Amino acid sequence: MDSPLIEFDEVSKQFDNQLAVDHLNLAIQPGEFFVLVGSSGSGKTTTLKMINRLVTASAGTIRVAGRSVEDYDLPELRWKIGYVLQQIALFPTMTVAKNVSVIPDMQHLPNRAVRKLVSQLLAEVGLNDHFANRMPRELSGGQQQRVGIIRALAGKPPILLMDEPFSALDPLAREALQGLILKLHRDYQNTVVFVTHDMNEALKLGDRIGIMKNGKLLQVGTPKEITTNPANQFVADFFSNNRYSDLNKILVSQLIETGFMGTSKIIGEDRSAPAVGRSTTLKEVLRLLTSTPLVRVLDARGKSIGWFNNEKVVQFLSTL
Ligand SMILES: Nc1ncnc2c1ncn2[C@@H]1O[C@H](COP(=O)(O)OP(=O)(O)OP(=O)(O)O)[C@@H](O)[C@H]1O
Repeated sequence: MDSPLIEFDEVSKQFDNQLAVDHLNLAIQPGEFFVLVGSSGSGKTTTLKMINRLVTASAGTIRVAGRSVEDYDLPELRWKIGYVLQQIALFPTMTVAKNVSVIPDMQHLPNRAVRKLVSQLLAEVGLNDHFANRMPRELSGGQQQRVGIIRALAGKPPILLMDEPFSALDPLAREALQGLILKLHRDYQNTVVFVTHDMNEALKLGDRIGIMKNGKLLQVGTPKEITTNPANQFVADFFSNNRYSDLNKILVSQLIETGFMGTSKIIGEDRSAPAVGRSTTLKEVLRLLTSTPLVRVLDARGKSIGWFNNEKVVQFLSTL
């Protein structure tokens, strides 16, 4: 395995009377999309801000690319790390193009290259060149957030920190931007640390998810590990608040009707995969998927009608 890009080693943060982060140990690998999830006040934002030194740890060490963040020169550290917030403070008196160019300009990229980069980045997030000369107040919330994201990406930082970036958006804009950030993550192969209080969002986006409570990490795992094996009652309850209360009550037929069964014949041909029927529970499907990559779905006559893999099931869970 690669060495971690971001490491927390016994990290704590004490604010006056409040222990916001409590002996945190965590290693995030290069290229990973890591989601920190937890209820309000659990310490997610503080954890994120310690990575780019917006908050200084009271104890322990945070390493980026093997070096303690304390040993970096601050601009050098911040250039490695893009940062996107819920309220995307775009500079209100600067055009969209100027907002996006802030870091490339600081990096002394030639003007022509900056213009090309801005145009390319705008296109990536579905905004044409006319947007380049608009002012932030002339954009919708979703468009502003798109500009906030490409502004953070413009310096090509290997790490992107995102703090509830979509929580102020309506559900449609939110879904579009979730898809977009996954695509950009694939294209740029950057490492993303994403904070949310929404478990559905975490399941949809994360390669791995860390669940926080009272400054502690309660569980770290893939969406599948967390859904099938909640580490304790709090994690289980966190799911139930997000309507995962009873996976025994959800049947395969519901996944079929909502379009989450795979139908590609090539994949479904694997006869060695275990089979389920329309009335099998989702809990059972998840249990099978812990030891096999594929589960076949048979109709009442035993004819194969489709399949599930982890991706399909997690996509379904993220819609609940
Ligand atoms: N600058 C500060 N001074 C004092 N206490 C703080 C400060 N920042 C955060 N805290 C406290 O630390 C705890 C963790 O806060 P943090 O913002 O990290 O939580 P969070 O999980 O991100 O919450 P939310 O989802 O509401 O943003 C909270 O109790 C908060 O009140």
